[in-house]
Amino acid sequence: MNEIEQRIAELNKLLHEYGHAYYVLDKPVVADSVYDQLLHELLALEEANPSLIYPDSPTQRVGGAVVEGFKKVTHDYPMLSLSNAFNEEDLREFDRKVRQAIGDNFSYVCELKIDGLAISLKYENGVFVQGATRGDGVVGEEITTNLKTIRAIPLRLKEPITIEVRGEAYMPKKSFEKLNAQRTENGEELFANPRNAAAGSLRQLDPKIAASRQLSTFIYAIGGDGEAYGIDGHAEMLDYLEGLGCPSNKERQRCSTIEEVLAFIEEWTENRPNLAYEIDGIVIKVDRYAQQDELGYTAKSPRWAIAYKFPAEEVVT
Ligand SMILES: NC(=O)c1cc2c(N)ncc(C(N)=O)c2s1
Repeated sequence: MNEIEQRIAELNKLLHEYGHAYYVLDKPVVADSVYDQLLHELLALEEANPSLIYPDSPTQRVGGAVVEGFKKVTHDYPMLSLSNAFNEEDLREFDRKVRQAIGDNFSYVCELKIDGLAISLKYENGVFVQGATRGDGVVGEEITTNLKTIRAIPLRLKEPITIEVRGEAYMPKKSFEKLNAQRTENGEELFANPRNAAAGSLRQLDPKIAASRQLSTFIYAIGGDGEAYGIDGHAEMLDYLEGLGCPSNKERQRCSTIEEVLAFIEEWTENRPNLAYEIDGIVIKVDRYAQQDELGYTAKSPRWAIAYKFPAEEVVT
């Protein structure tokens, strides 16, 4: 490698590390000014040496021309919706059915239900190659260019594996407030909530607009069979995805009984306003894959999971 190739390789490595620390771990290791300076140095070197641009270079995040529309893509595995629970009775009924089917020797994993837009991200040999919306669960829209602008989404995983991961793209509350303040100033129509703002941002035909909306993402599942990666349960899968460099939500808890699930729901009903992002409920999943397989699916949802939905907030008019 000559001097320029070496410097480009070094800048890609540094910016990748710094970007991961800042956008995924939320623990910046350098000042923004240092990051920006290195990014400009890389941009200049790439402009002078286009053949040395890496596919996952951080400069490739805000790229791409304005598109006419989005291609349709069929998901390799359907992105199923979860059945809902609205109160304690629904939750106890769910728990009773689980125990009826698999006995008492199991645990749940409880997670925050992020109020955003479900997405699917495909990686080939570790490189992000395609991103799509959930759509109707079978066919979604291909929005790879827009998803590349989300800094929390790794352009390359820490392992060169081929995998499809799934999660929720969302707009943090602060970004939402800033966006609507800007739109008020410009006399534009406001977004009703962060979920609509995130969906509207990812459906922008111009990736530069998507990039300006400061979205983020939590990854919480894979498409397909976790056992293919030697993983036996959901909690282990979340740790595995985190190890690959995916942003995962740390507010998750293993629960052995429905009482513990109810306590987790109570805790986050109270703590919800302090989160930096909107949640609309709590997702409860039986942890071990073998037990999920025993429980199976109804026509449209897994029997091994349920989404507790918070009561709709009274809109103060
Ligand atoms: N529809 C679905 O399957 C899910 C939707 C969501 C959501 N909006 N947020 C978090 C999770 C999770 N942690 O599993 C899930 S799962």
